[in-house]
Amino acid sequence: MLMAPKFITTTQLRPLSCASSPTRLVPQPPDLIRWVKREGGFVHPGLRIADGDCGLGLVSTDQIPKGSDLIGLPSHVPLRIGSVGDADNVGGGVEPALLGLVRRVPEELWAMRLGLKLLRERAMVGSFWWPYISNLPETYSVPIFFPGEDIKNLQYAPLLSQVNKRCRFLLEFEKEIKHILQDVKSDDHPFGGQDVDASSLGWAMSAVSSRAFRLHGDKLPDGTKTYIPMMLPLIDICNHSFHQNAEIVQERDTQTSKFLVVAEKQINQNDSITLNYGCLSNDFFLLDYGFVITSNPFDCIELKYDGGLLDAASMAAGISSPNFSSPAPWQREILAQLNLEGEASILKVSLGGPEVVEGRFLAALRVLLADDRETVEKQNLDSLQSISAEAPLGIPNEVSALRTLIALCVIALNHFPTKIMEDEALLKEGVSASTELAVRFRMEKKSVIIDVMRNLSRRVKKLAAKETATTEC
Ligand SMILES: C[S@@+](CC[C@H](N)C(=O)[O-])C[C@H]1O[C@@H](n2cnc3c(N)ncnc32)[C@H](O)[C@@H]1O
Repeated sequence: MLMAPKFITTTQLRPLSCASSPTRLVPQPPDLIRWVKREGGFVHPGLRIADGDCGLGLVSTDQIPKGSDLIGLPSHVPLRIGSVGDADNVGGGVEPALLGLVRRVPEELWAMRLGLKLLRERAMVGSFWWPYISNLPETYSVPIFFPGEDIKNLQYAPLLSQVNKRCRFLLEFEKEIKHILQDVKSDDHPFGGQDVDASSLGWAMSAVSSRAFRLHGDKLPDGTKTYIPMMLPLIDICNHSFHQNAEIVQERDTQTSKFLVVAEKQINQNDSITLNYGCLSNDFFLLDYGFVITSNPFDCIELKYDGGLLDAASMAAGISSPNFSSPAPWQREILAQLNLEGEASILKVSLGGPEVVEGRFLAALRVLLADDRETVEKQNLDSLQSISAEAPLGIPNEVSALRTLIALCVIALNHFPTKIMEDEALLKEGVSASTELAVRFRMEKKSVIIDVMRNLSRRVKKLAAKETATTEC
């Protein structure tokens, strides 16, 4: 758990500490639409910023036809870390000291890299981006800021481990930054001599993870595409929907508008302008954006592939002598091809989402429940991994695999310390915002498991009926 940011304030520098407004960094920030237009950007006249259920959002005051340009940002407006020179960004000269810090952040925490730049601009009086930064929320509902009790309330080990990893990183990075910057003169100091602690780093990382877009950068000499995280002022006021009505188009050839938001469908009066942040599980939505989506079709649960656990699940499902923990050599070969055995193995498997059962996992179950190699070798690995390839190794094999999975779901469900009904009762009592988020997150995970069980049970019933019909014929 991290605390709200606290910084030393000097007269020359804009304080990094929280302003009095409970929501934005300053109580009355500049008009973002006016600023974007002043900088040469385009904003459709039928748009306004409005407060709603998801915080601020962009709302249409008029009917807007499909294909219309909604927002256009010139290339100097996005906040990003450019290539080493960073000369193409107005006010974006990243000092060597800041770049040195950026390079210390692991690639997977890209939001922290850009977060350092954001912190630098937040500290700097006269920053070109101040009209934008002053409009940013002062707090974020991501779990690194949850009280310890609510981190436990998530009840889901993979997310707990991610939250702890981020908190640990921020605490370590605070020490590292303090050590590196202790002798740096105020003129060369990336934060103008201000102290930066884990909480302010967490604020910056969350501001970026919840608002930045990863857009195309230059192609590398070998042809691979690069993605550059950028904060896109005003565009990032658009909230998320899987049924979005707008999309970001990156214009690479014109000099005036490099980043466009275009209406993907007709937008009616009072509609919110929405973008799709990605087909993500609730783990990512909560960790990076601080919200949870009810009945998220992309939510899933993560399990560790474990022969002993699968034997237990299989026996609970009434399958006699399963051999998940002692596969035959030919079965081991297939497990290695599925990356479930051997040095390069990846033992994380998932249930839920559009796939229902991760292909590698399903294939492993089918193969380990098959009695003979010949039947398995008649199938290719793709069909063994596909749930829509109905019973590729025969109905009894498929029923055993699905029943094992259902039993595994029961085990996973029993692993949660509370039941959905208890969670619902807790929410009815009225709890803090972070407890509510944690409880809703774990309820969604349990619903994913229940949905998978229902889906698999339907398949078992269908197969059983098919088998009966074949026997009767
Ligand atoms: C890119 S910002 C969008 C603007 C933001 N609402 C604001 O007030 O500045 C992303 C944040 O908006 C909120 N948000 C966006 N879409 C949401 C949704 N579908 N449900 C709940 N919160 C959402 C979350 O707080 C998220 O971190």
